Amino acid sequence: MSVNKEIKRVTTHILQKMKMDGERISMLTAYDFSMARIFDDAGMDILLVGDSASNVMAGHETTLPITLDQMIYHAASVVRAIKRSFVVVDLPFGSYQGNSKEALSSAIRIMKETGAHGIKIEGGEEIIESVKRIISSGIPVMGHLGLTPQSIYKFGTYAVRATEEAEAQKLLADAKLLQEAGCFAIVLEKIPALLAKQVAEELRIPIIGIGAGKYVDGQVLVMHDMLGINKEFKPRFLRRYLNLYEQILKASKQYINDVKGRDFPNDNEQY
Ligand SMILES: Nc1nc(=O)c2c([nH]1)NC[C@@H]1CN(c3ccc(C(=O)N[C@@H](CCC(=O)O)C(=O)O)cc3)CN21
Ligand SMILES: CC(C)C(=O)C(=O)O
Ligand SMILES: [Mg+2]
Repeated sequence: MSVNKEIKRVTTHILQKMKMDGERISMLTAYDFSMARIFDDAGMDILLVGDSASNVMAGHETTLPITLDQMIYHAASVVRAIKRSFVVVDLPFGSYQGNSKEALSSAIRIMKETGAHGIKIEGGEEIIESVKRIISSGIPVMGHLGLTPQSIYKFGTYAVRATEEAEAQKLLADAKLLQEAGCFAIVLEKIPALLAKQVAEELRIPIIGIGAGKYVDGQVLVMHDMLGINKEFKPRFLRRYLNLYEQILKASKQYINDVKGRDFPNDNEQY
């Protein structure tokens, strides 16, 4: 279990120590103050303000439409709630692909305007100059390889990635490039468990998986999926810890019933 719940604040140094001690790293997405407060209180090591906000908060089909300003609004809300968790924010599509200068100014806006502790960026060799430039400014960077949802239209599907040898070799090489550039951790999304194991064993930095099996140094899920708020999304890698959709539906129906039936408010619930 958690050896490190007592620590005051999670830092990149502590995450590195967790890998060396074999303590698994817990990471979950958060997009707002109230939920972040609960996850921080629970002892979540990392909170990710994911660009999945585009899907679960705004209702878009993909992560592409969310803007840097919208990510900053979510991230600032999360940061106001936390005492202990390390907060990482996704650089959204279109805020870094232009060049490394654009990437740096987007990362700086996130750090300045939200108080977050680091940023995450999708890709390997293609974005390595941006990664280096952001890291040299003192901002911790988390990599993201495998299924990279901002490139969905390049691939056409959300199917498992790197099942072929050439793609697996490219992923391992990209992971090493990201480590050499100075990334403090890497997310691997939807790739074979044995490939993720090899990456976690060959790299010194923590490897966090989503659909990447049990041999990595930590796990991340989207909060709406983990809590069962999302009825439609159920890939094999997801474990649901609650069925909040059904519970909220039931509570909402009860409230409607109580209002219509003049049961709410009662004598004690008025002035
Ligand atoms: N709610 C939510 N959860 C996520 O994990 C998530 C997002 N949104 N939005 C951004 C990305 C997209 N991600 C995804 C998207 C799809 C699958 C997936 O496995 N989809 C299908 C299979 C599709 C296929 O094989 O072509 C499934 O089984 O549901 C996994 C991760 C992860 N991220
Ligand atoms: C699925 C995780 C890793 C993510 O990038 C997101 O939530 O945006
Ligand atoms: Mg993301």
